[in-house]
Amino acid sequence: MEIGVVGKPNVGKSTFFSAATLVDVDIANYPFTTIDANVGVTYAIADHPCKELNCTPNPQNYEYRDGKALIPVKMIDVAGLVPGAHEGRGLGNKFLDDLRMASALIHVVDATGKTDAEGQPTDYHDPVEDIEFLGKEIDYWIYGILSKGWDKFAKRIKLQKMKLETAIAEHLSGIGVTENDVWEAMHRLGLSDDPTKWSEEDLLSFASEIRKINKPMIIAANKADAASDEQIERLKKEGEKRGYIVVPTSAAAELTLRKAAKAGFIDYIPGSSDFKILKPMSGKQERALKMIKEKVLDRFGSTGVQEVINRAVFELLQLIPVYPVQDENKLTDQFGNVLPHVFLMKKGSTPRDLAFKVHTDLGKGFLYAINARTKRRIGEDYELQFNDIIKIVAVTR
Ligand SMILES: Nc1nc2c(ncn2[C@@H]2O[C@H](COP(=O)(O)OP(=O)(O)OP(=O)(O)O)[C@@H](O)[C@H]2O)c(=O)[nH]1
Repeated sequence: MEIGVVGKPNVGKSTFFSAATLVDVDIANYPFTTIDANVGVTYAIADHPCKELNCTPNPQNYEYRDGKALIPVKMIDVAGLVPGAHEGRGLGNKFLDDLRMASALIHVVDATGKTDAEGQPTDYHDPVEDIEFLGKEIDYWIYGILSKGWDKFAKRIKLQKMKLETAIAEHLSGIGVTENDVWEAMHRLGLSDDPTKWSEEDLLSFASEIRKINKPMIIAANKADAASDEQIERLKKEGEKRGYIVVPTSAAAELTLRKAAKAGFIDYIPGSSDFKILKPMSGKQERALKMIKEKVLDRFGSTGVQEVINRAVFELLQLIPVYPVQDENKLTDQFGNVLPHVFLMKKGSTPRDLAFKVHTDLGKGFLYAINARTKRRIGEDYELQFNDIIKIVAVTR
């Protein structure tokens, strides 16, 4: 599961990515394989169960700070987006590969309107156009994959009586589309079960619906520090009208704060409305931080960067943190570590899904589970909840 950061040049995409992935811990500890230059680790931040249970955790695959769990998530900097991208203009396969990998997208736009469609400085460009353009680019890209040889494909499905959802999902498996996604999109649009009856228009609407399901997108209204309240309000309204969450961000402010925190000048938890000065700094640095406090934190409540990441993970991707334990009374693993691991599970997952996520053997030998909060045994069809603590009982071989 990876989050892609997209946007045309000059909107602050690199600044957003740098800020989000500037984490002051040793990422070598995390079980992520090869990290490309444009792939980094960021955190989704949630309240930790110890906040309410009054415990002290020994985290192994996440970080703990001030009652919060900082849960690592991979982020990709998807570079190279310009209008006409789906026609192969100004982008390589790298762009599409990155896009394929991303489960959700953060679209960074310049809320001040001072960057034109190509990323050049201008007096005014409507950022709402950027929002529309990116959605359409991706729609046409998916449509391009689908429409190639569609007539033949549709006839074959009909002739061989193949299941339509399966056939299309296979066709789109390269971008991670599932049978469920296909079913959902067809259902929403009321499309016929007979693919030979689909018109060009149907195909394009279907591509668009698949995009909304498979590549959900949140808008970072960036450079909010330099945008007017009217500009932000309008962007929010227009974005929401089109089905997007819009969060004002100042990537530049977040980068400055994280750098200052990393260098030990301040204590700052991403997403907060304030920071604490820890040691003296130069007058220039101090003025810069004071300005961030006044112009960004006090105005918006935070820089918005962490809010975008959290909402991408918890709202768009519908993931919930769940903590497996071996001892439901002490909330520990076999070594006595308190709440050592957290897993991000899809909403609607069951304890058996969690068992498989922890280890294939645990999944295969799954017998039942216990909710550590209630100490009660929970059924097979129990839906895991945000911050659940679960003991899995399995047969061991
Ligand atoms: N005022 C303000 N300026 C910002 C913010 N974020 C980025 N910038 C500035 O916007 C300019 C472009 O930022 P980049 O991060 O290089 O933009 P990009 O979208 O990655 O551009 P490319 O690297 O060309 O693709 C730089 O001068 C940044 O300092 C912000 O939150 N507020």
